[in-house]
Amino acid sequence: MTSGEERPLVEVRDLQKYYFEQDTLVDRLLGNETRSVKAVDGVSFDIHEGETLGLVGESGCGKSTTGETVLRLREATGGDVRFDGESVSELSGSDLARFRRRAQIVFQDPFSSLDPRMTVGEIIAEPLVVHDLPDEPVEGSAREWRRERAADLLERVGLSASQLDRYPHEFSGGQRQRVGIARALALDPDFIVLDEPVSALDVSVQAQVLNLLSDLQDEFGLTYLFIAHDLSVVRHLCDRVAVMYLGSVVELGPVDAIFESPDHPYTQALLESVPRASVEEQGRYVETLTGDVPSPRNPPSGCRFRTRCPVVIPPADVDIDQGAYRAVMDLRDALERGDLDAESVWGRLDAERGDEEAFVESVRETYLDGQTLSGENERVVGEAVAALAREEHATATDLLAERFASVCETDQPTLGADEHTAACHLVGGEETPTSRTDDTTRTN
Ligand SMILES: Nc1ncnc2c1ncn2[C@@H]1O[C@H](COP(=O)(O)OP(=O)(O)OP(=O)(O)O)[C@@H](O)[C@H]1O
Repeated sequence: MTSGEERPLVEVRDLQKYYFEQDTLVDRLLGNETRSVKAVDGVSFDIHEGETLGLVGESGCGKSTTGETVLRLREATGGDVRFDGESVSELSGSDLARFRRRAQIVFQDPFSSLDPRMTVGEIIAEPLVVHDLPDEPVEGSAREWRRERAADLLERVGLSASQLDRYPHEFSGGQRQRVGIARALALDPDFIVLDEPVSALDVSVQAQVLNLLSDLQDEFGLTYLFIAHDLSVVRHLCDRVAVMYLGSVVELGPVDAIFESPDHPYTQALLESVPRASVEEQGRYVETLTGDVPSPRNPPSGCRFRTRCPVVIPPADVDIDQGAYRAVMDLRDALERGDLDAESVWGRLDAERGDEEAFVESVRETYLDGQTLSGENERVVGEAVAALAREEHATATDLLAERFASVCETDQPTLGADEHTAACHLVGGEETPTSRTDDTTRTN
């Protein structure tokens, strides 16, 4: 299905889509600073003709924005999308109309995406009306032609032409999604963005709709960008998978490689989060991927996954157990983001203000509970927290950064050119998990 040599049908390069908040005239008058939400921040991938590329990641990581920006339903902030060799952002007039015919979308929610006041026949025929089709003389009226086309499409998606005059509320969720798919097919497209097409459906219906999408792909030679947060639905339909985290693609590769030998710690965690069939394994769902995705308003420096990563790389000369390092990094993060400050700790302490020991103990309990630090690591953390107790916030932050700063926060890892590639300092580079505890390790 995949052709490595031909030019890809879709080429996405360094795509950016920022939303701007507090950007109204009133905000300007009030002096509110405009904030950017970096929903998509430097995404690149290709999709070859006839191929399905899966785009996966947790809610809010920018999947829908990517899909909609690729289709130019949203204007890109930066980067480039080429469709069949042409830059989509530069299209206008009849070229843009042609692109809009060739590239379609199926939305997640079959309940809100279909107009309840229109019959399914009208819904499916609507794109034909918008694009003024038929564009050649036909037998009978244009309206009849469109109605026949809608009837034919209904049959192709497994419904009956006799249902043409029914309204969306008369259909089940799965049937409505079939109507949404028929509408997307109306203009005979080459490329469809499937934005979580089965997420809102009962599990029993999901497989049927996925099978339909697969059959239609073969029948019409379609190319898909398949967006999903659930990896288990991706495996059967996709040829390759791009894993997205907080606006960036962190791993890209053939579907089997992604599932069988995921390289990025985020992909590994996502796969671990796929609910397990066996009862003994179900507990793993809870252990992986703790914490929320950070806000794209203020993404972490370096590797964006570092604030949740279970294998952050300590400086080569610092010997520290990963659990303890994770805890220290969380402490630093809380300090740097202002979630941890002297005032609030003193406020909730029973001890007298000025009792530095009690302060340090309280912060330790909150952030380092159960973790063992020793030697220099212990000393630096103690000194930094004591500085915080004296309201020397900057000193505390600097002390910790000086000892514990990770390459994961200073350098943003990038994807390589290989077929299977991950944007992680632990992959393919000079850094390996073992390089952290070599002979040059600073003793603690
Ligand atoms: N119009 C908007 N204005 C400001 N921020 C937005 C807007 N639309 C989306 N965002 C933000 O952009 C980020 C990416 O959203 P997006 O919907 O693309 O993610 P997603 O991965 O598709 O998530 P979901 O699966 O929940 O749809 C989120 O943080 C979201 O809150």
